[in-house]
Amino acid sequence: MSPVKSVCFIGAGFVGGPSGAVLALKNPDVEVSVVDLSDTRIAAWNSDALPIYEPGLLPVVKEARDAEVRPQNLFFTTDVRGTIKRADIVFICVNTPTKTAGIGAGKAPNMAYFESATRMIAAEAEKDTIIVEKSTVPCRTAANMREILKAIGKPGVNFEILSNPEFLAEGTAVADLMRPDRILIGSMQTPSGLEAAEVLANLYGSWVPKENILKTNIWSSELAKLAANALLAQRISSINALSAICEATGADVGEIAYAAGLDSRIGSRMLQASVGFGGSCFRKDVLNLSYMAETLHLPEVAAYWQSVVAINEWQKSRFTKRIISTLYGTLTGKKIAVYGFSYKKNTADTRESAAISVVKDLIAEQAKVCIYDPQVTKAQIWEELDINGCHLEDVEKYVSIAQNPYDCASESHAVVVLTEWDEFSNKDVVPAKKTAGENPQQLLPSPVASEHSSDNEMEMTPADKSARERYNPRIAIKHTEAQNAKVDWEQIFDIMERPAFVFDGRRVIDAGKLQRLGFHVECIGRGNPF
Ligand SMILES: NC(=O)c1ccc[n+]([C@@H]2O[C@H](COP(=O)([O-])OP(=O)(O)OC[C@H]3O[C@@H](n4cnc5c(N)ncnc54)[C@H](O)[C@@H]3O)[C@@H](O)[C@H]2O)c1
Ligand SMILES: O=c1ccn([C@@H]2O[C@H](COP(=O)(O)OP(=O)(O)O[C@H]3O[C@H](CO)[C@@H](O)[C@H](O)[C@H]3O)[C@@H](O)[C@H]2O)c(=O)[nH]1
Repeated sequence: MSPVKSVCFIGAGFVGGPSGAVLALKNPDVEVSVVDLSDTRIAAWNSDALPIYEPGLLPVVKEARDAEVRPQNLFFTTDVRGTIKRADIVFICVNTPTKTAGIGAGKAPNMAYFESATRMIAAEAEKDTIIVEKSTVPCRTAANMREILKAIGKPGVNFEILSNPEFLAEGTAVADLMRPDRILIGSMQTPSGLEAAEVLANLYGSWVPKENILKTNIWSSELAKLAANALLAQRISSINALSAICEATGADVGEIAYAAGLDSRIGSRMLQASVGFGGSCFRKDVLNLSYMAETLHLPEVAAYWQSVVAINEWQKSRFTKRIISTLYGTLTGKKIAVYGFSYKKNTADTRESAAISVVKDLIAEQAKVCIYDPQVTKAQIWEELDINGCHLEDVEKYVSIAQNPYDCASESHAVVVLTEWDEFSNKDVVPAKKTAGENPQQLLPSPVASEHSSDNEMEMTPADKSARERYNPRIAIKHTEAQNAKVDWEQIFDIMERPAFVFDGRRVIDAGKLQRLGFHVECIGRGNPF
């Protein structure tokens, strides 16, 4: 096979953007184009106000995109079709969200955007092309792609499909891409399939050690991504299930996780009890796996994985019930300060955030909810509550947004910590996570800016249009220039109603310290030790 000259990433989202940028940075001789149907998103990628908040990403993008220190080899464009024509390798990185209607609604992944991208490649490619599944897809997706490519592809054009799932986590995307635990490449075990896998491995080989690049058969690779997320989510649900036992017995789930995690067979990571996991992947992918088992007539397996999600839902509502019962059974008219709305720290992403469920339940109790998050904007919070079934009149009536933690907590009965942003923690040392080393704060003028029609409007299929219309850019990023200062809890105590409660859904609070200030503290996974 001739050397790779041009690579295309379809989907300039949380995966396509950072993955394309790092691949371009590490392969200066390869032209890397990241394409999307959303003009707004592409415009943001072409500016210094990137569309996603990801520590360390801007310098990587700028180096490959701006031709200041080296020739430009990273391009962001809406010219999906033209870019496909030039590409030797096309990575599909489009969204595969859970279906909201039809058969499998609420469980199966919606593969419309993925299929649409496959059809577009089939229709446009004019030379032999390697197509890489980077989106998370059900096992055997490559078989469906093969049929589409065979039916639509131009005569004489050969396609080779590879599975190369992405394992990055938001908030640490750059570090994860620079130093991945492993790169997984699945291919058909044919001479041409193995050759294609080798071509892709060589691209990664420019920065990933050979021993970290794992080649498997294509079905194993597709399934391994779902398996990895299911196993990670299962650990969180397991520790969260234990957190309920701890609260009822006086044990401390932090001590349980530490003691258990010292066993090298168990390990310590992903055992942080919380108000529940969020993010665009865990729930979706566990449900995807469970639905696959259902369709394979394996109901016991389906029920097993379903229970991981069920515990997560229960954990969220259990936490809110604890707030209500501790506050004497009524929240009516009480101001509740919510600290954090993103699904985890160091991201502005709110998809599936535990905060959505908790705030929704607080609204149902007629509490006056005031939310502060260092990165998530009001528009984003409003939209998230709206699409998750809150009536906007209720949101307007019961929810307000504060620009700082003090306005948020002023005259409140309780502070509820729902995201583990460092500024909320009063612990001496915040546990370190793998970070990209820098923390540039990106800004963007409007979170849900209008999507202008693009030149390729006429060429869009109905699925493409629906992808663009339904796609929520989740680009609500505030303009903050420095890491915010730690919350002064003494000051918070002074401005709150009495008794002053803190509910810690993230275990970032040293309860002893706050109790000495006079707070009543309730923490996930910790009951009365006496
Ligand atoms: N977010 C993560 O951290 C993460 C990590 C690993 C894997 N994944 C998986 O990667 C995939 C993408 O996730 P994401 O979070 O980047 O999604 P995203 O929603 O942030 O981005 C997807 C992008 O694809 C674009 N798109 C959709 N259809 C298109 C088409 N036909 N042509 C061009 N562009 C199109 C959308 O406009 C959007 O900008 C999903 O399958 C997800 O499960 C996500
Ligand atoms: O011990 C833990 C670890 C995480 N969480 C929560 O779990 C969710 C997911 O966290 P994390 O896994 O760090 O972030 P994601 O960005 O969702 O990344 C997951 O999902 C991605 C998309 O598939 C995968 O690529 C990653 O490998 C996988 O970690 C967040 O709400 C966290 O607060 C906990 O409650 N306890």
